[in-house]
Amino acid sequence: MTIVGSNGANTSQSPLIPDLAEAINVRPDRNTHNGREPEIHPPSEETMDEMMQAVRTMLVGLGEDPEREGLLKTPKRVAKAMKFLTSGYNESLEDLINGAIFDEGHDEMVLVRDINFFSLCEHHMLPFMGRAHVAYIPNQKVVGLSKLARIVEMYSRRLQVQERLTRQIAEALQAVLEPKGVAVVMEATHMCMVMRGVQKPGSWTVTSSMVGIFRDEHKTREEFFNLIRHQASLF
Ligand SMILES: Nc1nc2c(ncn2[C@@H]2O[C@H](COP(=O)(O)OP(=O)(O)OP(=O)(O)O)[C@@H](O)[C@H]2O)c(=O)[nH]1
Ligand SMILES: [Zn+2]
Repeated sequence: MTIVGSNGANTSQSPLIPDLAEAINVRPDRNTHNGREPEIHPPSEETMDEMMQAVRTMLVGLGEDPEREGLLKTPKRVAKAMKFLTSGYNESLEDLINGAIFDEGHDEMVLVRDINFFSLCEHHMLPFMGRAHVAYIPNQKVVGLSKLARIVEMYSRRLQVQERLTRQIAEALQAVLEPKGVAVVMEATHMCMVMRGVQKPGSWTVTSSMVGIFRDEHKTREEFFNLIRHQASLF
């Protein structure tokens, strides 16, 4: 068994499966856009201008004066910040994995726990953030440990609901590695439930997605939950 905190660790490396591109052509988010591929719009001058204009309109709607000194650069800052916070739309699983799949003949659980993430809820475009725990049981092949955190990052940096985010991470790993199983648990606090609306600071939403052996075998699932239940104590 391998357990890693979110700072990651090294592993011996020898690039493997040439058919990775084919394997990950199964888009993990294929079901989230009415069966269509997600529409990805690379940033352009024109979109930036439109976004900045929209922010100005918001400022006016709030009763603010977009011409006052403190707000002059705000439309540009907000547009740039939103582009960054949704930069996961412009990434692909293939680029992210970058061939870092290794044939280690390993068949025990690999878990990277306490991966911090920040996302935006698609209902209010307000942040939700927390920790992800990602585990899999390899079928010979392992993936570079940092790639688990990168997968979390790519899907988090989009407009999301927590349940879909959790499932996309699990399905992506399943598609890339074809392991015996994948388990993902995400614990998050939603600003739309804290700062507004029902206003419940301290509430945590926990979602999970279990694939393969984690779904089928109670014992494997229990082992995973036991490993993430306790705080990591090394650092
Ligand atoms: N299932 C799920 N719901 C979410 C997530 N993020 C936000 N929501 C919820 O989306 C719902 C949207 O409800 P609406 O009634 O359409 O919007 P609203 O009037 O702003 O709702 P309130 O937040 O209750 O004030 C709310 O219940 C939010 O808590 C998420 O990741 N998963
Ligand atoms: Zn929300």
